[in-house]
Amino acid sequence: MAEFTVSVIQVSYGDEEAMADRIERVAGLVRAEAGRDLVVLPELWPVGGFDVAHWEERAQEIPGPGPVEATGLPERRWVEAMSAAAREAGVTLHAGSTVERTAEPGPEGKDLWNTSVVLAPTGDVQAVYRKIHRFGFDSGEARTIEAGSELVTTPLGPFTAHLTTCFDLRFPELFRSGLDAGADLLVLPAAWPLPRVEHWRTLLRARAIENQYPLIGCNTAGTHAKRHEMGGGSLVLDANGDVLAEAGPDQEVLRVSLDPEHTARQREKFPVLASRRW
Ligand SMILES: NC(=O)CCC(=O)C(=O)O
Repeated sequence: MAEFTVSVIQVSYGDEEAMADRIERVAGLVRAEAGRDLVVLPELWPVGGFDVAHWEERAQEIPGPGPVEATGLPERRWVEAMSAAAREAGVTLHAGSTVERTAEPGPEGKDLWNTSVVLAPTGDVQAVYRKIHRFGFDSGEARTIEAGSELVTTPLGPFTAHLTTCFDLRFPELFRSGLDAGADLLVLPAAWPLPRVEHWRTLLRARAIENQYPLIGCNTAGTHAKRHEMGGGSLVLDANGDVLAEAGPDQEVLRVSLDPEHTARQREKFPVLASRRW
């Protein structure tokens, strides 16, 4: 079976770059990966990452699965720009996440969500995932946005990918549920800060080792809201938790090939999952 080629774009940005400019810049980075099977972007990059004070004004509506309509406005919406970039590059694009505004509020009465989107090479929305575990305890996301409640898997080439986001990484039961739903690949965009970057690396490796699947973790670089320094260190692991590619602290593109047959070989050689009791 052919290898599955992946580009992980660790986007760096600060507060000085306008949202519309960043969207067009990142669309160009995606187009430069033409010919790859999958391109992955980080969490919350369109809205300025941890710049929570601006989320409300930067939130946008996101369509469900299907074609993306153009508004014709001079500033393209995030989802339109990403849809066009996926189509022009001929890639499947995990566009990372942004702050979504919905017409109807969620159970806590808020109309904002941390939502990621996978776009097919046609530019159609293929899958949408709303982050389940909100970061910030009694501030940030936990205060501002609603929590998603649906586990989402989607086909990515020969794999079935479980879509998760950043702080989700600390809740291993979510990943077991993804495995039980048939996932054999994990994709996790993030805005993970520098002070806890060792947690990032350790937990990513734990998730790959315990679930015996390859994993793509795409983090952010740069400093948000003048004080939140992001950790970089995007990581692609195989089903043994071995590092296939790892980024440094700055903007960088990782290019790797995943072997779709490695997982079965690893699980046969070391059949941990066959010893599960529940
Ligand atoms: N964006 C996030 O979810 C940050 C998570 C984080 O900083 C942590 O878990 O630590």
